[in-house]
Amino acid sequence: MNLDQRQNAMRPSSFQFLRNTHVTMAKKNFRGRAGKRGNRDENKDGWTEITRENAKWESYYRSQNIIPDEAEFQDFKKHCQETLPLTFRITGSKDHAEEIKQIFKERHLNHLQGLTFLGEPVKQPKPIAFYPNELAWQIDVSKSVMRKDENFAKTQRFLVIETEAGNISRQEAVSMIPPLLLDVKPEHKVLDMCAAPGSKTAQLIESLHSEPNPTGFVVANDSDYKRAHMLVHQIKRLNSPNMIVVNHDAQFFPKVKLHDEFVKFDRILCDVPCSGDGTIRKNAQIWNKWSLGDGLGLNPLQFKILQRGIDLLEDGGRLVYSTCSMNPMENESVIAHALRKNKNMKIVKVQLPGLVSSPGLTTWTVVGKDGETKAKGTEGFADELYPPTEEENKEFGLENCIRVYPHQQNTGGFFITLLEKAPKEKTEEPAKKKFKPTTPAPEKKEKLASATKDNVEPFNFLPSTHPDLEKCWNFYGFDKSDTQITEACFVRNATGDPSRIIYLSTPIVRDFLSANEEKLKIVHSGIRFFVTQRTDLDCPWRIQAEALDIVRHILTDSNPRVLNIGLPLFETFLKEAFPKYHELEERYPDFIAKAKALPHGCGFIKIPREGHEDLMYPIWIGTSCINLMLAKKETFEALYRVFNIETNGSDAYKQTPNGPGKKIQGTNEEVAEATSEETPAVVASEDATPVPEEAAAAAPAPTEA
Ligand SMILES: C[S@@+](CC[C@H](N)C(=O)[O-])C[C@H]1O[C@@H](n2cnc3c(N)ncnc32)[C@H](O)[C@@H]1O
Repeated sequence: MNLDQRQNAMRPSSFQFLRNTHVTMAKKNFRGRAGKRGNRDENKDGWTEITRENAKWESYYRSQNIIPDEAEFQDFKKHCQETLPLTFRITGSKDHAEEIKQIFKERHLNHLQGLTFLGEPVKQPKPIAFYPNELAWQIDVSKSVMRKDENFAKTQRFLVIETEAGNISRQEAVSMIPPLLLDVKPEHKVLDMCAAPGSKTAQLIESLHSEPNPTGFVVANDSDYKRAHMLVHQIKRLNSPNMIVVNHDAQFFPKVKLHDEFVKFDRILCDVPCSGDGTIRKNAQIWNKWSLGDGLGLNPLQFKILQRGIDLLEDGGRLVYSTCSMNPMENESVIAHALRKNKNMKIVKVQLPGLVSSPGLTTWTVVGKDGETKAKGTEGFADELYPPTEEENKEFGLENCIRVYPHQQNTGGFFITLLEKAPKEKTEEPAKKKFKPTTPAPEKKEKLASATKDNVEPFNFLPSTHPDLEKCWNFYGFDKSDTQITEACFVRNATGDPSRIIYLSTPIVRDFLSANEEKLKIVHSGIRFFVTQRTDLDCPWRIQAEALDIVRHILTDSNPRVLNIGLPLFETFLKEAFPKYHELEERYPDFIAKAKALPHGCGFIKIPREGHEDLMYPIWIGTSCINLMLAKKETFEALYRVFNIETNGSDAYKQTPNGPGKKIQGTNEEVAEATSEETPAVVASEDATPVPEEAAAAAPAPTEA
């Protein structure tokens, strides 16, 4: 008997038996009405026992006939009662993602075949069929197997390391569907209306970056300020200068401008707030919380968000409406209402290869909180809630909505509809320009964006001729006509002078920010480009690792600040904090000679590899030593990926002259060099909230040791 069969054998055949066996433990954080229903209990430790059963939920979905076949309904219910498998997605550029996939297959998958746990065979991870190029995987084993079987524990550690480095995203399989259907291209203007915590936003941004230097952008919005910051934390890992995080009620998302025209978005995601019963496998409390009023209550908000999305959609543009609910009141009812109101919208019939799904419902009953079916015309129940007439549905085609149920491919439940706006009619003249040529950054320092709402510091763009930027262009060998970079630098302080951090945006994002400074509550935009901590060098500004992908094209072999090295020296840099020139000179004389000949400051090492993309990292070239400027988690990741060396959080970070893990001692310069990339006080606080530059500068700087 395998694990599944054993679980199945334990599965109840009667309701009474269910109440006793489908019990899960959840921390007591829910104060709902469930207690009254008597299927909740609390033990002494403050944990809540949740019975994975809810008679109203079951009878509601039976009455809606979502799954007409009884045996299939039983299978559906059985899956809803089971915990969800672990799923993840490999992120990043094509080459990079392929490398991570190969590592997963060679170092993990191969070791997870034919395993047994407590004498039972264990399921092998498998690629998610509907996700392209085997870049998403499902691990279908329980937490105890994950923890106690060393092979799985090793895989778990790999997932943690790669997730922290931004190479892997733990995401529910069904949640990956909406961005796939939106098919975002690098030139698209994209709006994610309800974006936090941001797993789908991350996918949208990745699609935008499917080619270098995309000209489009992603605006990610959430009405909850704290959740908007979670979103920042999640998508910062992607190092995209093409995104903007804002904080608005999506029902009233402001009309925004770009190049003197109102912006219409090419792609919009409306992943609206919902009752979430499709996540019941993950959030067991929903068994207790679920009520008949949930869907009815959410329907008007969901419709208003969708309507605002439709208003903001470009002619011919596409919008995905999605929920993690299976309730027609939150799904087909909202779509039917929108189609009645917006004759220029239609459902696009689409099927993701490999995805097993069911058609949308074309009819449903409206059930009141009292459990009674409410006929159309009943007071308090708007006509818009009701299903379309047969005639209407010939036009709407609600069956082309997509329903995904837990039993179909062992996932959560989800609802997705791809909508398209009619293209602009040919008679309408003149045709609207997509984008005007980008206006250059101001000649003089000029305050472009001053969104000082909610303590958010202004975005002050710098002219490309600013003396600090000129220093950087010359020192690093930037082409000044590369306006995608040189015209898109900004600082975030009221004075508009670079003092500690210069951020990088893109020209179109700059124009968008500056045109909407009064209207938008901007939470975050841009990536850290240059950071300074010293003033006595030719160029005190060092390039941040997070900007490397964007400036890679200038870091060619002919750039004097790029030093080619081999794997053994790279390993040394990963393991040792600030090795001295004389310690390396004997083994790497050419490298040391080149490094010593360079003006001190930031440089780059390039590590060519056969069969994989070249590696590139920033280094600090000092008077007596060289240091790799890489954060701890990225150092661990590189050690693992390139050298198959496993490290964990408790290991000494780097070997220093004083031994592993000891406090670094040395001259001020050495300490500065050794710690130059790790400015945790600053980085951590910026992760949590976008700290104004002054606050960041006020944080204890490692250079002031
Ligand atoms: C289903 S979650 C979105 C999940 C997200 N798309 C993802 O993939 O990570 C719904 C989000 O909508 C937000 N929200 C709720 N009401 C909203 C409103 N009126 N306007 C904008 N966002 C709203 C919630 O804070 C929540 O983060």
